[in-house]
Amino acid sequence: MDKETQDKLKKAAGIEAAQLIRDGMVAGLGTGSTVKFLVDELGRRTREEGLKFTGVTTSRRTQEQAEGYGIKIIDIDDADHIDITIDGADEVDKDFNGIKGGGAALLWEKIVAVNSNKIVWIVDRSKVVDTIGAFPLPVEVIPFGAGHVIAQFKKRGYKPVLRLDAQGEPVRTDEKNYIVDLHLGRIENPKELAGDLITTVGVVEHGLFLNMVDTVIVGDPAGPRVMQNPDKA
Ligand SMILES: O=C(CO)[C@H](O)[C@H](O)COP(=O)(O)O
Repeated sequence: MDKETQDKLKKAAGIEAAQLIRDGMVAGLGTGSTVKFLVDELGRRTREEGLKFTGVTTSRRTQEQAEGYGIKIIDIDDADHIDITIDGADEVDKDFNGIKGGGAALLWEKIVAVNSNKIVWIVDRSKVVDTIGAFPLPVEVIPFGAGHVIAQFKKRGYKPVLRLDAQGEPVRTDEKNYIVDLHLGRIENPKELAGDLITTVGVVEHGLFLNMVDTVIVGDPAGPRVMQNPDKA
């Protein structure tokens, strides 16, 4: 799929999802190019329709964008609940297992997600896959001793690559950690892998979001379609 088509589908999914936000809600706002379209639409609704809701953001980037539209953003610890979180994803399979963290925001995204009453993902149709893992799995790692964590991953056959920015420096997350991308190809047993990663000392969090999402809105050329997680119905 070319980038122009993909962006169109991302935008359509973002606009569709923006309809889920209503006056008075506390809404988690994810990170990434698809969420950017969502926030643009929420900004439009705020200005043109007088929509009034409170946001909890999963990255400084999203916070800046939302505040630029006059959307009220609060700290997650000042939110006594989050009604709904809308976020993007890098891959999702039919069992509603997904990979996130392409935008290096997976830690805050997971913290916001687990504290939300409902989780909605917005993706273009290229992200719906049979088996996750073609997209390199992001893992957030503490900089101290990161070389040893990477060496362990190598031994386990995870094909780790430290994510670098355009200047060749390690990408830093909003928590100043590193991102190590695991080039796995296919993840046959995501639960086992998640357990292995989270028990590795030095790992803060990983981008496997397993059966957490309630609803996926998929941007499709025929129009956005909804995949409802039967486990969350
Ligand atoms: O997990 C994420 C950021 O950490 C994003 O939601 C994910 O990478 C999808 O991004 P995009 O909408 O740009 O394709």
